[in-house]
Amino acid sequence: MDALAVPQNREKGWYLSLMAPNTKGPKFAWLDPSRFYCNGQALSDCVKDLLRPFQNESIDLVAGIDAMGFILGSAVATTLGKGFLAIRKAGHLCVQTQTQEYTDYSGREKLMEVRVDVLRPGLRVLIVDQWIETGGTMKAAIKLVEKQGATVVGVAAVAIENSEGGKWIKDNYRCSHCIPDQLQSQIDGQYLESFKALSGPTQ
Ligand SMILES: O=P(O)(O)OC[C@H]1O[C@H](OP(=O)(O)OP(=O)(O)O)[C@H](O)[C@@H]1O
Ligand SMILES: Nc1ncnc2[nH]cnc12
Repeated sequence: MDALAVPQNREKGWYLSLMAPNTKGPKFAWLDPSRFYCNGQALSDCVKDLLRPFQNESIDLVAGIDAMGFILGSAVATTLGKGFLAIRKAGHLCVQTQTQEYTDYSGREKLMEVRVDVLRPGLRVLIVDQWIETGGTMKAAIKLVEKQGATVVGVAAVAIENSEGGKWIKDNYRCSHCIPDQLQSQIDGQYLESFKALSGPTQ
């Protein structure tokens, strides 16, 4: 499907079929959700889907995880009329930070960090990322926010896989994602039927 096309009937999660499969091998994530961010209607519908479970929640600040979580996170923040806090991969911020080690889907040990001059007890934070696979990245971000005394109101991502870590996050935090029930098994199996319809420039 043309990345910029908008169907007449926009069914729940319609834009997920715009996501492109990994064609580069095991060093990379199994798909690239960010293709649908190129479609303005898709991005806008995704942000609405992510915010729906939080309609009655008070949110002071949106935090997004480096790097692709910055895109959805800032779109969510702008839609809410709230500010955006960057949770960064370590080594970039030139101000005092708190760090957290973690391991993600690649199996590699990593470090993330957040500035220490914004979060405080009582602040209600929604954490946004592109995807939750093992949950290692999101758990580290949750720890960083909570270590500074702020409250994690919830967690939002395009998808939350039913890995051990993904399930732990769903069991312990209010979560939003964009995956219709009937698609979750494909997400957990890390293969989407919609990949078959993609051809040409995306392959
Ligand atoms: O649940 P996990 O197994 O921890 O994996 C999820 C993380 O991995 C991906 O980002 P990645 O580190 O690939 O970086 P990117 O955002 O720069 O693409 C994804 O957007 C999450 O941040
Ligand atoms: N951005 C991403 N897309 C797909 N699978 C992932 N696993 C971890 N990050 C991912």
